[in-house]
Amino acid sequence: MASSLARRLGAPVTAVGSAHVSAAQPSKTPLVPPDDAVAPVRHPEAPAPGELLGSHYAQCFGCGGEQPHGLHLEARAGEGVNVTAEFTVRTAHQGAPGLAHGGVLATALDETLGSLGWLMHVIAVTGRLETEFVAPVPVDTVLHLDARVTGVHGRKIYCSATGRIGGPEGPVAVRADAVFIEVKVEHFLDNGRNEEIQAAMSDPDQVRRARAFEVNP
Ligand SMILES: CCCCCCCC(=O)SCCNC(=O)CCNC(=O)[C@H](O)C(C)(C)COP(=O)(O)OP(=O)(O)OC[C@H]1O[C@@H](n2cnc3c(N)ncnc32)[C@H](O)[C@@H]1OP(=O)(O)O
Repeated sequence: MASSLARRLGAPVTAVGSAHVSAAQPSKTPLVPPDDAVAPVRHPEAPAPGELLGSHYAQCFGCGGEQPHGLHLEARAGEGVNVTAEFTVRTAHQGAPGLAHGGVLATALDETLGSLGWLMHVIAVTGRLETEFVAPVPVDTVLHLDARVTGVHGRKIYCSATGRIGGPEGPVAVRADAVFIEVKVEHFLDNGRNEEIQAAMSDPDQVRRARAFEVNP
């Protein structure tokens, strides 16, 4: 890690030309699993159904307990490769007066989908996330989210989520389909800012959480 960080920190700043969007751009990965995708497998040591998953990083805007304006989203393991989660919309999350910001709602969906990795013991990051905003979500609403993996194809994890107002059977407010891409822990070590990486690495709880994801049978 140190060498890759040093390389990154020592790298000259190179100008990045503005991307020329043309027909040569690769087409986007579809959001539905291809025909040869396989069903997701629940890891034998996945948290028991109903168990709180906890935060993967205390500073995470989605689930971290140390972010005063974060979502403090709490996710629980489902019986399959699925999770449920709750997020209370606070005043800090407004877009329009008294209503949740769409980007914040997308974050809640993203975070819930991201927590599916706990059930497969896989580290994955969002590659594509498509959200549908079905109804406005007022401040103080408890948004009930559920997310599930719909298929796995190589490193690609296809998943979908729904957010409902007021309860698990409440009216649908938001939906998302996403493709997450499996990565190694080096993804974070190589790309994260040195300061936060060093702080995380010196926190035994953080290292334990990262390792829990790394072990695959
Ligand atoms: C620990 C859990 C944290 C959870 C927090 C909540 C979730 C988040 O918000 S994560 C943060 C947001 N996401 C990111 O920052 C990711 C930024 N992107 C990247 O780092 C890279 O583009 C990354 C890692 C996704 C893919 O790069 P790389 O490993 O080089 O992929 P690559 O080898 O080119 O492609 C692998 C496969 O994935 C597909 N793929 C790659 N990128 C994407 C993408 N953006 N969308 C869809 N599919 C993609 C490729 O088509 C390829 O598919 P196939 O095997 O069929 O050919």
